[in-house]
Amino acid sequence: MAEADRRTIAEGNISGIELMRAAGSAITAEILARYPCPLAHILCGPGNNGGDGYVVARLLAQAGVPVKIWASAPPRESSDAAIAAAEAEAIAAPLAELSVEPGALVVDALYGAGLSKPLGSLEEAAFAKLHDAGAIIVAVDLPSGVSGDSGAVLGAAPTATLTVTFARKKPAHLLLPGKVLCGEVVVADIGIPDQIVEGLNVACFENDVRLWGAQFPKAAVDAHKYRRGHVGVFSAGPSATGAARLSAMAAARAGAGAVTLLSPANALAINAAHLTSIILRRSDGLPEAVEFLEARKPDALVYGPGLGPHPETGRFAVHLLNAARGLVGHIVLDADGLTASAPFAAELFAAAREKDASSLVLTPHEGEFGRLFPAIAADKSLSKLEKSRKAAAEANAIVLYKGADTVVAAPDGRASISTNGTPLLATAGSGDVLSGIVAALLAQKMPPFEAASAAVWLHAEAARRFGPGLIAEDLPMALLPALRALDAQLA
Ligand SMILES: NC(=O)C1=CN([C@@H]2O[C@H](COP(=O)(O)OP(=O)(O)OC[C@H]3O[C@@H](n4cnc5c(N)ncnc54)[C@H](OP(=O)(O)O)[C@@H]3O)[C@@H](O)[C@H]2O)[C@@H](O)CC1
Ligand SMILES: Nc1ncnc2c1ncn2[C@@H]1O[C@H](COP(=O)(O)OP(=O)(O)O)[C@@H](O)[C@H]1O
Ligand SMILES: [K+]
Repeated sequence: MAEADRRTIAEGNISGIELMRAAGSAITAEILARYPCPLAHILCGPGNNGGDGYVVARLLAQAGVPVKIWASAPPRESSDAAIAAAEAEAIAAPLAELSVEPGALVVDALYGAGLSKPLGSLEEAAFAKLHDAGAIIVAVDLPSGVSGDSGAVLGAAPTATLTVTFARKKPAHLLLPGKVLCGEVVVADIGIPDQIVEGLNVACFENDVRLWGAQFPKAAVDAHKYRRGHVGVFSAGPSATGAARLSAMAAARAGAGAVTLLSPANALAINAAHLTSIILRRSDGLPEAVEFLEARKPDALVYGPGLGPHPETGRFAVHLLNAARGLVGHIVLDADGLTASAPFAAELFAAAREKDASSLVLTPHEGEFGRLFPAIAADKSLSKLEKSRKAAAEANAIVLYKGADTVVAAPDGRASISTNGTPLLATAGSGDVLSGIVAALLAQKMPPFEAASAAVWLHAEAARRFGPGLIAEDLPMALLPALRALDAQLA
């Protein structure tokens, strides 16, 4: 944003103080439209974030709202913020003396994009007073103390009701804990031209239909079941077959023309008892699996759900990746397939780099991520976004790092952050469903980064549309209204 800001000003589109006035005006409009304001408290820092606060103070006063300004430091000399403060014609009181009435409306314009160190006791004490007063907090750009790049809290940060940011969302608006601290996020247009933002070649996106809609599969008129995409899912033995069936059902509902469940002989009966349209095939070890790959050349495989975190599961994953070379387009490694591969990570990642290797999609939750990428996971300086990108580069794989703020990262640095997640998905087996959706989209020739991102979106959309009471068994069927809505949107 700093660069977008600089280019906008350099190209003579609009000056710095005009951008600041536009920012202040957008925030003021949101406040006046939403909240009754008998009085507003504006907390101002020394930089441009504070400058936006002084503009809000002036405009609210013009609208007849009494304002009190509390400053952590005076505006930097001869800055745009100093101009905005002079235009506000108001005396600021020291932040240390902050006092607000219960339920007060407070504008947090202490620090934004320029946060350069952790907040200290001054700000922490102020936030505690706001919390105790039950204040309605409107954050300018970000709740002060939240790092825009990572969503992490440096020292302290308030919980805002509303955050008004400019031009585009930043990672902190979507990554935890920032996502929660921001409250509702409104993106205001302050006159930064779209071409300037596009010219920055930003590689991080909100995960929504705009990102991958154009590549979402449509079945060709002359398609047949195998041409629509064939997914193979590996089942565990008799005590843990459900996970693979969830994945298989989801793959079928997500548009794979054919889904084969590869089952050990001793689990064939139980799988058969639960399956109708899914093809069942015996597969008791690598030779039988390879026979299937050679005979059917499936477009995508899911390996991991329910398989158990034994070393054999991990060794099999490496063998499978090697055996699949040239035969299978894509492999989704999930659940125990990830955990068990940890001791063989170097071999696995090397296999993913071989010529003609199947493209690999890894779908870890936080625990699995930590096992497969221990050094990256332990690096506290990295955000979830950066961790996902590093892992994708190391593994030469798409990394779909799950959670309430799911990140999908590609080895080339592209990343998407989920925006439609819902805690309804926090139910056993929902991850197995997700791996099936990813595989189905891959099998239908959607490019891997887009397929993984679209799967995350559809999975959450299905859960939202189904609503409370959702369990993993419901999810494959719940994809239908989500798919129908997507279809209408893409038409
Ligand atoms: N992008 C855009 O298009 C537009 C952006 N705009 C606005 O500009 C904001 C960015 O402004 P900014 O760069 O001046 O940084 P900002 O957040 O005010 O902080 C810098 C000051 O705070 C200080 N400081 C930092 N951390 C501190 C701490 N923990 N404890 C104490 N002090 C600390 C820091 O001190 P220093 O690091 O110099 O020691 C410096 O003095 C952006 O968020 C948006 O609101 C709009 O005006 C319109 C267009
Ligand atoms: N609080 C939450 N908000 C949004 N999504 C969530 C939340 N908790 C879990 N999820 C999603 O639910 C799924 C759970 O997957 P996983 O942990 O692998 O479950 P399982 O192993 O039981 O299938 C993931 O897609 C994850 O992103
Ligand atoms: K702020």
